[in-house]
Amino acid sequence: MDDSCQRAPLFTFGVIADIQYADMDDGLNFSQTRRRYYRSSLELLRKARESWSHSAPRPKFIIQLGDIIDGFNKDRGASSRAVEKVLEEFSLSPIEVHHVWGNHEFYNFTRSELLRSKLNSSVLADTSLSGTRAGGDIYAYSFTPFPGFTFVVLDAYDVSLLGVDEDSVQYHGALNWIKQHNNNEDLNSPPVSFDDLEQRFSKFNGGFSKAQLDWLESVLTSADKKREKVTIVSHLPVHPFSTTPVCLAWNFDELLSIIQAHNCVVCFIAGHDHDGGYCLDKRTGIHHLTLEGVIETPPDSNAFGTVSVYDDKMVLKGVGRIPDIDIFFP
Ligand SMILES: Nc1ncnc2c1ncn2[C@@H]1O[C@H](COP(=O)(O)OP(=O)(O)O)[C@@H](O)[C@H]1O
Repeated sequence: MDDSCQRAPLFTFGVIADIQYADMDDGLNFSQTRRRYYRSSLELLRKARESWSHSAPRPKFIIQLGDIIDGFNKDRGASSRAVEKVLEEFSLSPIEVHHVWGNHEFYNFTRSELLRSKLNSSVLADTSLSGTRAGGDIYAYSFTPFPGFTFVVLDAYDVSLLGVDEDSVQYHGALNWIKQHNNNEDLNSPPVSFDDLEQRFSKFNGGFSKAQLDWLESVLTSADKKREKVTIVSHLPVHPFSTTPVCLAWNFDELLSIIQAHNCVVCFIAGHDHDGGYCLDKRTGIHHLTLEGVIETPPDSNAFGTVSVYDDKMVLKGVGRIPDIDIFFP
């Protein structure tokens, strides 16, 4: 019997992905197959924020899974204004927000600008029970909002062509990597290969550096020892069955082998693929959720969710395009 109606959750948290706000008329995605509701996305966030503010219990925090504003803001000189508008909406509720960075953050700002901005929520690691940061320019951190439950925010563009100087060592390292897989003149155009997974090597994706993977390994080793449950969040998905291959992180396989080796990991939550996706990794029992994007959600629907955490499971209650999912712990 489902007893979640009778049991109070230990705590709850909100999730929302790919708001991609811009003060402009609706448009279409690159392949002209999906409508993008640039202005309406802020209105859908307002409805999500109101729902979270009025819910009991109120979520302890919200995870914003990246692409908070659209790249079109850059050409219009509207990047800072657009971020301010979205953050103002979030700030009308007292719930703290953990911001993940996606490709559209880097279309609007450089990495160093982002590190100095309000979109850098790694300061919240310090106020958590035992938060840690990956360090350097890597935007990855962990926080423990409740004893026994750790959350890890990953930086899926730690190795990428986006947000870094084209003269930098980082840029050339990423260029070398992508060019081993993508011969197209326009690196935003995914490579055509008999192996569908190769499509991930496009400029709008990125990867995790060795330093970040080593840091993640140490966080998970410590969580294993403390018998904690770990939820990892990232803009890019890492399980091929949870998304279309064109949206995967460049080294999704390395990330997967790390999390598969640690009993503490229960769930991986991503955005980027606006159609969403879900799979249960049967070998490990880890749930991989890719959340439907707000930007491609019609104004009369929505795309956000609230996750209730119990000692043996988490329950995602989705609104609009996001389905309900029971996340039983492995
Ligand atoms: N198949 C493609 N070929 C060439 N450029 C592409 C392709 N798909 C996307 N792009 C470009 O890559 C960038 C990111 O694509 P976009 O659809 O905005 O990403 P997202 O899904 O994160 O919103 C845009 O500049 C877009 O024009």
